[in-house]
Amino acid sequence: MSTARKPLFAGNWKMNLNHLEAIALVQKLAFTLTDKDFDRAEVAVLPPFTDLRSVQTLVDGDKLRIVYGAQDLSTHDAGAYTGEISGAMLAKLGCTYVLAGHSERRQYHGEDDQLVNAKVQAAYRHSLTPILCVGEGLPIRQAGGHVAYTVSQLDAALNGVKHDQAKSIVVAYEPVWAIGTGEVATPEDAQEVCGAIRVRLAELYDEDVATAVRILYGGSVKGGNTAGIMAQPDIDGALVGGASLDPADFVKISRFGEMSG
Ligand SMILES: O=C(CO)COP(=O)(O)O
Repeated sequence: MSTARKPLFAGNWKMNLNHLEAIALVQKLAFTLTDKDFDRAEVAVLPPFTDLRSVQTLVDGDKLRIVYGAQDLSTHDAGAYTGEISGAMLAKLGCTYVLAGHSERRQYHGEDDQLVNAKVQAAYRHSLTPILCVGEGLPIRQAGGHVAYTVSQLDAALNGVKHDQAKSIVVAYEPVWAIGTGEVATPEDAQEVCGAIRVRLAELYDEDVATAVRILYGGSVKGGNTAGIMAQPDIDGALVGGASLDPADFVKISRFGEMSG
């Protein structure tokens, strides 16, 4: 972590919690997190689409400092695309962030680099900040190709993205073998790839972009392993799956793994 960038802890709820459960979880987080916590780090939740309106009403009504976003968006802005949700709709719901290219979308919905690039562009068209997810599967890691593979995903996703847009992107390095498996990457393993992502951003754009972009680690992050991850120079926060459904653990993660704020 560098003091130049505000850390971001984002909870990807995946397909969990209905809108009533969403309200209860956000209320619990809001009750525990203090202004000091929000001054130190940005805390975001990424609920299912059906929860977003309820979360918006709660956040606006109680003037909460928690921000929120969606887990996916359409490459299209409107039209005959049954079942899709546009960036315009998410913007209207007050979303700050939207995931693009989560490994579960790539794996179960056949999203390739070109589609992920189109989703990143769609997010920018509606002033949403993309959280671009990249990361290798186990065979690539075992063959030693993890840095090259992840950097090539980054290259493809940023195709046509302009300097000022790139400056605001969030990149999440999520090695597929560490997602939901309890198998967390060592802080050094995570740093190796996150550092390479930052070097690549400087090559693709310039130092200005490389210094500004927040790079998160994701994959079995818990309160107990956050401090080691956050001690790495190129890791600026975490994208949290399972542990983000547990308010006490997500608060601990948001406090860099410390118990109290
Ligand atoms: O996919 C993830 C977040 O997007 C990580 O999930 P887990 O934290 O459950 O491993």
